[in-house]
Amino acid sequence: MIEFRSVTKTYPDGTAAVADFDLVIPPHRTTVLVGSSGSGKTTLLRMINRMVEPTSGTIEIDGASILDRDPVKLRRSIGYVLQNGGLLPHYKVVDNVTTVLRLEGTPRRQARDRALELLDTVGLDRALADRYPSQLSGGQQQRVGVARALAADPNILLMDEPFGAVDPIVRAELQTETIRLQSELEKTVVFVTHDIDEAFLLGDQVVILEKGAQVAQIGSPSEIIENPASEFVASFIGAERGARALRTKRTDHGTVLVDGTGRTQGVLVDDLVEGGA
Ligand SMILES: Nc1ncnc2c1ncn2[C@@H]1O[C@H](COP(=O)(O)OP(=O)(O)OP(=O)(O)O)[C@@H](O)[C@H]1O
Repeated sequence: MIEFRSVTKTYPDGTAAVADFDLVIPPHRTTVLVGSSGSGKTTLLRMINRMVEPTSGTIEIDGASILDRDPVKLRRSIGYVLQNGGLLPHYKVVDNVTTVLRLEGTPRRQARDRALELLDTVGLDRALADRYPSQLSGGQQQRVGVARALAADPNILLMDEPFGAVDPIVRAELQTETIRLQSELEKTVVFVTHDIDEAFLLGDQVVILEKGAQVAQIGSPSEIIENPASEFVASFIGAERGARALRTKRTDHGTVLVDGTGRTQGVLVDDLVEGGA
């Protein structure tokens, strides 16, 4: 579990990126921080591995303050995936994946075997191990970035807009892959995006943020869609534009669901689903 308590971050130029922020991030689940540009998402994420130090407040991992941990060791124990993969261009794929393992003294041979296993885990062909990042597609580079983040088998995985730079088809593929991976690995994932659809797709817990990392609403996707906490949330999730206000429409072939603009969004296959997340 990760817990933020009254966390504030004011950058040296006076920008109040995060003001009095509280959040509990449950273990083995995916928590998505979503909000528009500048709402403080990246600042929050980077405070977890001490790439950014809070101005005040505490952050605990499993009940212990991260301020008592050595920052370098802490950082190596937490997986971090960046938007552009963050791969080192002059390192082969295998060496990118094994960076942290090598820093920690894992012998080269053993590190390579682990890297090959990780390529399997993220759905990449082992034959790519000896290529350089520039010889991979954007989607493949992102998968290598995920493999690298998983190398030291961290409990926590931080993902900062990891699919922001790839085209929509590859993005959808990577999202599906992330869901598969998470169901197998059950890491504590903290995922940052500005895309509410991505947040609802991947998040067990979704945190909608306004400027200064003010929490507009926290909940499961269903809770937020069923009961937006404010006009801001309703507008942010698209309820006002009618994107989530679906109506049934009977056609010659059955019943479909149409949104506020009249576009068909799905097919009604069952009358009532009890419970559900
Ligand atoms: N090093 C810095 N020095 C000064 N201000 C900063 C610094 N880093 C971020 N900020 C400011 O802090 C605020 C929050 O930035 P942050 O990057 O956390 O937001 P974000 O929600 O991740 O935005 P984006 O989606 O655009 O990445 C912004 O106003 C930003 O300009």
